[in-house]
Amino acid sequence: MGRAIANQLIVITGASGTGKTTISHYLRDHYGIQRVLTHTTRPPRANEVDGRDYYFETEESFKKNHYIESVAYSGYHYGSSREALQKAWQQQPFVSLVLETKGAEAYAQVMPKQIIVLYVTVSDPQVLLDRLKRRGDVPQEIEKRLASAEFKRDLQVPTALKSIAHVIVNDTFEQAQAQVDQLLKEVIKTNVKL
Ligand SMILES: Nc1ncnc2c1ncn2[C@@H]1O[C@H](COP(=O)(O)OP(=O)(O)OP(=O)(O)O)[C@@H](O)[C@H]1O
Ligand SMILES: Nc1nc2c(ncn2[C@@H]2O[C@H](COP(=O)(O)O)[C@@H](O)[C@H]2O)c(=O)[nH]1
Repeated sequence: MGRAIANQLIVITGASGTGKTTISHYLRDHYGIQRVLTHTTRPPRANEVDGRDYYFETEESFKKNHYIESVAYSGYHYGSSREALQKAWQQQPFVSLVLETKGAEAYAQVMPKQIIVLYVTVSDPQVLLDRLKRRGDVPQEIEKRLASAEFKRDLQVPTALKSIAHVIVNDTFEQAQAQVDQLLKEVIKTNVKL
């Protein structure tokens, strides 16, 4: 007989360009774990779609949601809403959420027993410039982002997350995938007892 699985959230955090969203796509494609969409006032990138990549908001509409946490990042607002999390949990008990590190710290405070934290990093932060360029980010936005205090801060695991974060080194995707698979094996073993 199966036991009901408590709602869980895989929080994927780390610096910009390290591959958080890429890992969330891997969780979706290989484990059926959907990502909770967050809200932002940042304009969409060329290939981004409202309601698929983000809920793209105006300054006015951003204020109307109910946030578990929200931050300013490189000149724009970002927030994860109660509405989006509840909607995702209604579909399945395991979901993922991609956040900068302040947001991840907030979840560690608000729902410590329900989160599994992945901190994504690379051995050489110099590669991140090239990754953001290849992603098609606007050059001025890349410059602003790499110079921001938030970007520099997120290159280190925050002290508050050190004891709980699973560090995923994404120098090559194969390497990252192997670490995620190993972690998921343990998570599934712990949570699904037949
Ligand atoms: N191991 C890898 N090797 C090379 N490129 C990668 C690797 N992993 C991800 N990428 C690419 O790097 C770019 C940034 O990845 P992604 O968007 O997943 O990062 P992110 O951490 O979610 O960034 P942000 O915080 O800025 O949203 C993407 O174009 C992605 O395809
Ligand atoms: N704390 C939060 N961080 C968020 C949220 N949604 C996205 N993010 C993070 O912001 C930066 C910039 O994102 P980008 O899409 O402009 O590259 C990145 O680290 C995201 O993970 C959120 O709701 N809360």
